[in-house]
Amino acid sequence: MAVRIYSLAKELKVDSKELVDLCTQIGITGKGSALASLSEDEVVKIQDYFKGSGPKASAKGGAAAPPPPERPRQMGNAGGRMPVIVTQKPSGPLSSLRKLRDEEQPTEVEAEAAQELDSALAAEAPVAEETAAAPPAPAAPSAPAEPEPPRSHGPLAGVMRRDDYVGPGNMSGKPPVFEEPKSGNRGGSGGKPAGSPPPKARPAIKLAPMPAVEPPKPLRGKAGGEQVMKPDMKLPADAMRAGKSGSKPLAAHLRRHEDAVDAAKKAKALEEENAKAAKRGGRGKPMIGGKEGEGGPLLGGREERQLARRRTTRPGDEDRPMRGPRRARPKRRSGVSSTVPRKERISIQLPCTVRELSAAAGVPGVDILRILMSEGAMATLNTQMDPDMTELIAAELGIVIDFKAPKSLEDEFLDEIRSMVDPEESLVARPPVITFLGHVDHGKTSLIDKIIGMNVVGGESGGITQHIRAYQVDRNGKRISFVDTPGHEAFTEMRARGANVTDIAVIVVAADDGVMPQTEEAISHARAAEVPIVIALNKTDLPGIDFDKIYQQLATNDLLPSEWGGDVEVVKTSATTGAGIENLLDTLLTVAELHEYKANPDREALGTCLEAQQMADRGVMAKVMVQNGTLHVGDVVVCGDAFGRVKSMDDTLNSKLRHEEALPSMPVNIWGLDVAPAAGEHFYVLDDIGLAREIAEARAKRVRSEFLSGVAPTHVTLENLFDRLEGAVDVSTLNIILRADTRGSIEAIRKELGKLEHPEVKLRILQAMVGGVTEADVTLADASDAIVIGFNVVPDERAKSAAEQRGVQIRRYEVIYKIADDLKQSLEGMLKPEEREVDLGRALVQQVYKISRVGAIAGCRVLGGIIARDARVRIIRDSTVVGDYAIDTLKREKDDAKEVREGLECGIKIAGFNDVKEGDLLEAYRIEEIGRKFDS
Ligand SMILES: Nc1nc2c(ncn2[C@@H]2O[C@H](COP(=O)(O)OP(=O)(O)OP(=O)(O)O)[C@@H](O)[C@H]2O)c(=O)[nH]1
Repeated sequence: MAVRIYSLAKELKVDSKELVDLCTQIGITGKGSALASLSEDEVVKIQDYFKGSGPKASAKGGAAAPPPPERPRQMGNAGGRMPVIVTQKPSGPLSSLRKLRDEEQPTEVEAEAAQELDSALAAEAPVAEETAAAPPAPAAPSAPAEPEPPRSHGPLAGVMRRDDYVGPGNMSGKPPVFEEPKSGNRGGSGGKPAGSPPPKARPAIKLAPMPAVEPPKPLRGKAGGEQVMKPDMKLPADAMRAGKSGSKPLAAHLRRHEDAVDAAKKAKALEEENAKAAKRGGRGKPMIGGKEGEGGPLLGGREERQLARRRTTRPGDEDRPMRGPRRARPKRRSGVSSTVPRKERISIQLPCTVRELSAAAGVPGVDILRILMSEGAMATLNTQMDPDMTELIAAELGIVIDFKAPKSLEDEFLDEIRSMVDPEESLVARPPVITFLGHVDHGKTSLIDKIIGMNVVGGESGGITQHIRAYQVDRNGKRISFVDTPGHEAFTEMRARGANVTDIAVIVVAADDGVMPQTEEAISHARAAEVPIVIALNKTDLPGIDFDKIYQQLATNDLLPSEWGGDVEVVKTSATTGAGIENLLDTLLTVAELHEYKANPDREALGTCLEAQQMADRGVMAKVMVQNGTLHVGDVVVCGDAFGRVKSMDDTLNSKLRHEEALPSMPVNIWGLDVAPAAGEHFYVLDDIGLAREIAEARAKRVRSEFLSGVAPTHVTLENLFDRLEGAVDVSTLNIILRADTRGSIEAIRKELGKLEHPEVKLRILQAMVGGVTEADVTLADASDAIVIGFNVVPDERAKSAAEQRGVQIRRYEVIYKIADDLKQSLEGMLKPEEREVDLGRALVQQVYKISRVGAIAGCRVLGGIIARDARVRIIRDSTVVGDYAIDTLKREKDDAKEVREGLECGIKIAGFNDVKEGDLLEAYRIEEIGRKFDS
């Protein structure tokens, strides 16, 4: 199992940074960070180093038996240790390729890569003239007596490309022209000194010196004459098209093609030299494909063994060309996408592997490998590709590609922590966290004041809450935590950052004012946060209160009071007299009991920063809410771009009171972070200060670059809805914030939208209010990934710029049915499309041409309908379907064809299938995705 460096460092009691350095020293490469994973062998190597006489081991007295941790902790199932994260630190996706290039000798990886690629291609190409075309160049024939050049072992050594292809209609075309890669240093990268940094944007090019090759012998005709029977192959059609458009790699490709003539000359010269060497009795080029004793040169031990392996034929294979050992591998795995329809547009996260790209695009992996090979990059299905290479491949395949942002270190870490499940037995009840929301001056702060018995309102400038406050109080032995926010925007801001610290929302409504616009907003915000709502009907000490009117207003906002038979608790309070406060606390505790809020106090803490500030004398003070686990003085904490060791913890009510630990749901002021984190940032505890620094720095860097690039985050829009939903099947709710000119309009719109019902998708109106679109609406939309709809109203300037900044879509309408139509269309886009098979046509295989390194080409005549390039074909032999594959290449005469019509001849290369036979029937079909309709 892979182990993270920092985990091992912790086990060995060494600094993880030092361990990273040590890895390089002892030859474990590619470990640039403490988050990098180590294989079992690498772990053993490091442990051996520590067991031995390494400087670290002797300095620390060995690490064989590290002392027990200072404080036993539990991290979910991890048995008291931070879990091992198996995700890989994103390293340069082409680094493996570059590594292959930079290494002097072929490594195991290289050999494996070579083998896999070779196998993938070979499975496609059990070909007649393989013997002439593909020796893996075990010895450099041009210099038989000298040691082999370092890069001569790659399977690409000896790879030749056909430069042309003649379809069945032109079977007596020119003999194939082979292209020889320039020996030594193609692309200029092979001559770089080892260790010099690889060029950034270009793919690493695997170089292989060219072995001496015989020009291919033309196939003999049936009569045994020298008639040319096999068609030439030209460059892949995509490559030709892209080359014309001027893409650089393809220009290189074409240049190489022009070099083929030189290469052929060179090959001839090499051959002559080789023949001379053979005559001299030296170690010549192994004879491949010839019969034993047919005058081949004497072979050395290795060559002899290789040759012997090549001569091994399977029963029934006598007539087939001899195969190398690699071709005897079982099934190739490159058909990963054989059942996925080919896509025109894909969205993929980088770095991605060949296999992932193949699966996402519905293109056979071998096609991608072939493109990589044509660029000189040797790869396997598991090779990671960088954005440039991925884009290049997408262009070659004619696919539009959108990149998803890669996961940050922090995301990786958070994901890991979030995915940790606390064992049921470790969970204990925790105090509920209550947030007070409501219209300005309705008495939120006064109520909390009354509850905790202090007077904060008096101390606030202008009597308006300026800061987030958080307190914990004791109620008959049960604790309750309160959060007092300056307004619902602050509450929603926090949600927008993914931080929802609230368990229960108390909406404070002043009895003399009733439900005000901001009360409605607060209700929407609480509802969007999906937390239970309790109404505190405050200022009931005032005279002339019309309770029925307020209950009616609440009911209009879908909050039917329990007194009226609904499920919303309305508690009448007075912050001035204290009436109803006890009742409010009891109600809150009852709701909390119903919801059974639980946490595991025995794990490392995680929570949210509510507020932070830099104090001139003591450094950074952060007010945090512990949401799970227990935070201790001395813990290493990372919070957004801040990190540090907790030096001390103060009580939030009494700053002179120090805490040694903070349990779940406890707000506490912590000291010791290097900078003030933003409100709403998650904090979590790590064991390693070096790792905390690394994560914080990575975060700071990301935030800075996002700020500089000015890229707004993308939220849902009616247009991108469909794209966003691709691959995120579980997302089936479209959130709406509605603003309209009158209540009547809102009702009419609600009614229209109510008709858009479907079991698979849902429309959720988070907020429906009269008036123009405000900044608060945008904040809510931002936090809830919603679309703002304005009916006969406009957004104000602040709302407009906030929407721009946050990437929130505001759509304006003047006709109700248009809203319904647009939303209907969007919801239809959310329905998973139906896949339907469309029959295209049939073709009869009249002749099969086997071409080295390309595979079998079926020379066909279209019997009916059409054969299309992007179709799949069922191969029917003796009335039985023997396979179902995608078409790789479709040619008409010499040219690539998009489709070939009835009665015409064409050449078809079937992706991943070379066993096509004369007389086979190819039935072409296409899988079409049909968008579903709401009423279907
Ligand atoms: N009569 C009466 N006045 C109250 C009551 N509760 C609060 N007030 C008064 O209402 C005013 C506003 O109270 P706050 O607690 O500051 O209201 P708030 O909702 O926290 O206001 P913001 O901090 O601006 O959001 C103050 O002058 C309070 O004295 C009450 O129950 N009865």
